[in-house]
Amino acid sequence: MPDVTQVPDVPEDARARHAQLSQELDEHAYRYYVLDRPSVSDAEYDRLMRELQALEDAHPSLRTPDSPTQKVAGSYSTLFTPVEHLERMMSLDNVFGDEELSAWAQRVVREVGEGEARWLCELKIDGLAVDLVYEDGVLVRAATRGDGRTGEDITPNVRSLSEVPSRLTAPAGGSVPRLLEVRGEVFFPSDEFEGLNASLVAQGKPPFANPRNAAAGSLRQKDPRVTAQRPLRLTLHGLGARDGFEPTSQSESYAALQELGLPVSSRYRVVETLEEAKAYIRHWGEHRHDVEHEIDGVVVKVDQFGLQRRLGSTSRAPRWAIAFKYPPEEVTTRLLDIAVNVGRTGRATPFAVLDPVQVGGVTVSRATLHNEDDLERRGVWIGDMVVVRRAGDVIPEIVGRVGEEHDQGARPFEMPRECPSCGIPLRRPEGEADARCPNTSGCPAQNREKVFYFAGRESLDIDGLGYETAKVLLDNGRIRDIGDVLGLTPESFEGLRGFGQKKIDQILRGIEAGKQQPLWRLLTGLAIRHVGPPTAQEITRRFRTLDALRSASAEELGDVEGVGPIVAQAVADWFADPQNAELLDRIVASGMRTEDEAVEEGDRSLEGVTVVVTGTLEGFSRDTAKDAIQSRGGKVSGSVSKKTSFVVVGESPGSKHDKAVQLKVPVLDEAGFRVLLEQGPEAARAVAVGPADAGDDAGEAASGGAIGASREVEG
Ligand SMILES: NC(=O)c1ccc[n+]([C@@H]2O[C@H](COP(=O)([O-])OP(=O)(O)OC[C@H]3O[C@@H](n4cnc5c(N)ncnc54)[C@H](O)[C@@H]3O)[C@@H](O)[C@H]2O)c1
Ligand SMILES: [Zn+2]
Repeated sequence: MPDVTQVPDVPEDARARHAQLSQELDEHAYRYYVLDRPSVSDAEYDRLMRELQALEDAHPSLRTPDSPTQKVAGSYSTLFTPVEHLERMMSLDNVFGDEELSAWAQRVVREVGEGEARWLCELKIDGLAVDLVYEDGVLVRAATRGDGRTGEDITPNVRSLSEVPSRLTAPAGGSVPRLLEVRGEVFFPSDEFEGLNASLVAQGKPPFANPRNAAAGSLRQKDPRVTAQRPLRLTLHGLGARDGFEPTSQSESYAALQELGLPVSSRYRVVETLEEAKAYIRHWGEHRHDVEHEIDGVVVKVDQFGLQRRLGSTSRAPRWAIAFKYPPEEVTTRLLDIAVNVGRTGRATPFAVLDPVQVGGVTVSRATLHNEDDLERRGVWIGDMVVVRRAGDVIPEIVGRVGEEHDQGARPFEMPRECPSCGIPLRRPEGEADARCPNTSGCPAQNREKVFYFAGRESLDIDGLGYETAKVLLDNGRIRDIGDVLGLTPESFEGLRGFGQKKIDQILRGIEAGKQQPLWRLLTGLAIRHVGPPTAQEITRRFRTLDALRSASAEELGDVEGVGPIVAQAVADWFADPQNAELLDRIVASGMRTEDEAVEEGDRSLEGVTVVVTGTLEGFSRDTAKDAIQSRGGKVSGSVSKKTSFVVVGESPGSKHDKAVQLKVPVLDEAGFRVLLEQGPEAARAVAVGPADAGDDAGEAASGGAIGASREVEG
């Protein structure tokens, strides 16, 4: 232990760094809270804050009361009238892993005694904190958090939220409190976010970077009528001053608030052990995208108010609560270059080449950029530092540029005039956002993408024939286009490097299986614009043979449910093109099956079997999956119970999948589902992923492992 009298002065460089970090953090907070226009990702902000904390841990004399580590970040704008909160609004301290969480819990237990605290776990909503004051049951004021003491008066704006009652409902046999100050989070529903941005862009306004900014920007409007048009929601998670409102715990208070007609979440849990809290955190970490709002973590609180009082607060945050932060879904990195990719229908899309960075649990080095206009709107140049976002399984995208200015040496991107693959001038039809390579049969890039797609999971699902194989076969002239794929023979691979006998056998077996695929898979594989698996299924349900399909008019195609005139025309045009006809003839000559068997009359293989389908399947729409089950005598149900025979899970399965694991109902991925349809329940049970061993690992293995990660296309 150093002698206090001998504490050395803080070295100059530490002092300077401290000053710089403090200033940067204050600036970021201003842009974030007051302007609703942050210029760095939250993860970057958190990183700077941690660095500041570490500096202060090493040199405690730097920890002054006005340090960003010691105060509630935020401020208030002159656009609104400042108002004092009746009781201070706090921030939350953060932990970033189980160990840090345990350390926090140990400090709590040391203070309140072993086994005393119950833990209330709830989602940490990524929105905007607000404070509402009700006097005698009437909403008299609503404000932002501001700096925790003083916020901005946004009463008319908050009033316009449909979930905010202007009067409280008296509980059964009681009356409303004389005074009630409540705190909560205003959020922008995730599934409305894209729509808002699209309409902003259509009006020539800049889009919001993420739903949190959309919430803040929509609520903090000078004109409350603008706020009223936005689908903002509110969930309460705390109390301030009160008189005549006496619950004894956080969870009791939520029940009481609900009785008064106020919006609270039903997702919170009160648990006895920290292990249970960790399970809650794990669960929502895997399901963060199943929630109607963004969450950036879980908040764990000591439930009992008596204990909360005993634990008290620091100048910044309560000691009785902690935010467990999930890995960030937005990070900052450098945009090294922008290249152009030509897709199977000729669409030319720019994509970002990034300095590799960890986000959402994976390393990302590429991101989509949609199209030229979008890039311009986001104000991103090659060489800029950018914010990259990857939420769930969504393809990573660039949200915007970091900072006000372009970085030195940065230069704007220009869409090439010619196709980067074949050199033919790109075309961008009037009114369309995308440029296209018109060279549909001769463009190497289009051909490669087409072959890859033809053999891919959505189409003929040819095992072993992936992107690299497609490229090698095309580059070496072993195939010209998709018309030659099914005609591959052992000789086709002669002299090619990297093709051992095993690999060749695998591909040829894959091709034989591919020839037996149903018609909709062939139709999908032709890569006709606008025709994905669901549309292909609808069409082939009507036209059950390739011949019928080839001679269908646009009008007849347009009669199919879910097929509009544009799609119908695209299909008819494709089949009318003589080049395509020749290509299709080659496919047929190679032995492709061209008729769908009607499900055999009297197939009752799923008699007595109840199936729940959840998540998105690639090869089935909801209706076709249902049809397939019912036509075999099976039952389709909407919820999982002990009586469920199988749960079929696609992408983003949600809570039904958890329930299946819990009840030990066999879980099938899409391939397993096909086994069920084609070979019956016995065979399906053999390939089911669940029921695995009970416990958390089962859920994890199921959602991250075998399921979803369907068969590898490239061997
Ligand atoms: N990108 C930027 O420039 C920038 C700048 C400043 C702040 N930020 C972000 O804001 C964070 C700091 O902001 P902060 O001080 O508000 O801390 P915080 O967001 O980490 O946590 C405190 C807030 O969480 C909210 N919250 C959500 N759900 C809650 C629940 N169930 N119970 C209790 N509270 C809940 C409350 O409104 C509370 O004020 C940073 O970690 C960063 O993510 C970013
Ligand atoms: Zn081209």
